[in-house]
Amino acid sequence: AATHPLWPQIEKLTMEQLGYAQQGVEGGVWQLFAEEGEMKMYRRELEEDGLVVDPLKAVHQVRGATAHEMVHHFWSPDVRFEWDTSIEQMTVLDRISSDTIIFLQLHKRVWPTAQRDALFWSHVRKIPSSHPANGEAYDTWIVCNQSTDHPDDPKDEKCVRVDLTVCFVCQTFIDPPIQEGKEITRDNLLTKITYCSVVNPGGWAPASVLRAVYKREYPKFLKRFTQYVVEKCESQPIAF
Ligand SMILES: O=S(=O)(CCO)c1ccc(-c2ccc(C3CCCC3)c([C@H]3C[C@H]3c3ccccn3)c2)cc1
Repeated sequence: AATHPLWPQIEKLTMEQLGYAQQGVEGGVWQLFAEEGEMKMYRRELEEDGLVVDPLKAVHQVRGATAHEMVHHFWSPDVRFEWDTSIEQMTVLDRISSDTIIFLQLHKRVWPTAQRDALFWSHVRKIPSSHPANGEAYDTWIVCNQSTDHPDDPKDEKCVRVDLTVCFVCQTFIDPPIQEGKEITRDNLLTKITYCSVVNPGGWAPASVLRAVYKREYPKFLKRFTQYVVEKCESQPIAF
């Protein structure tokens, strides 16, 4: 895949998004708009050509699954319909490598706006932890989703194409720190999650409607996804 024409963009954007996700939410730039337990959702109010493109940043922490398990289920086309209730159809247009897929997704219509679809590459990667694994902090994993073009794009004019950049960054900590010779159980896995998204709706959608949908859909989306992975993995051997 390192020879694929998209590779330089995939490499650059993935590392940029990693940096962006790891920036804190201090400084008054981010507005907390939803909070449920450990999950905090922030947004910045931003409009482009009169369209709401509010960047979103969610931070969450979950016990019972690893960063690798979270990120794998977020990326995998095989399980997408099991957790993502926002999509009606999903096609894999291309598998440009074992860790990069090109998706075409038809999203459920959000009344009164026209139906949306999204065509994006999705890249999953492990970021080895800089300091040697001190038995507490494990590797960081990231999925980056970025809108792109593709020759097999059906260009269905009934649909409005959204432009999206999404990253899903996870890191697992063993809590409490492992004692020598003791086995790690799923209850010791504390995974910190940062989810960032910028979705340009691509065509007319009233700001009030979009902001209401974001406020309702994003917290539901992230909560449902993380619970799905914890339940799916609870009886499986731990995959670090
Ligand atoms: O994290 S992913 O990459 C997972 C792969 O599916 C992702 C998540 C969400 C979207 C998406 C696409 C369209 C819309 C809008 C824009 C105008 C009308 C539909 C929204 C807004 C409405 C928000 C929303 C957030 C979460 C779930 C559903 N709805 C979100 C795309 C990709």
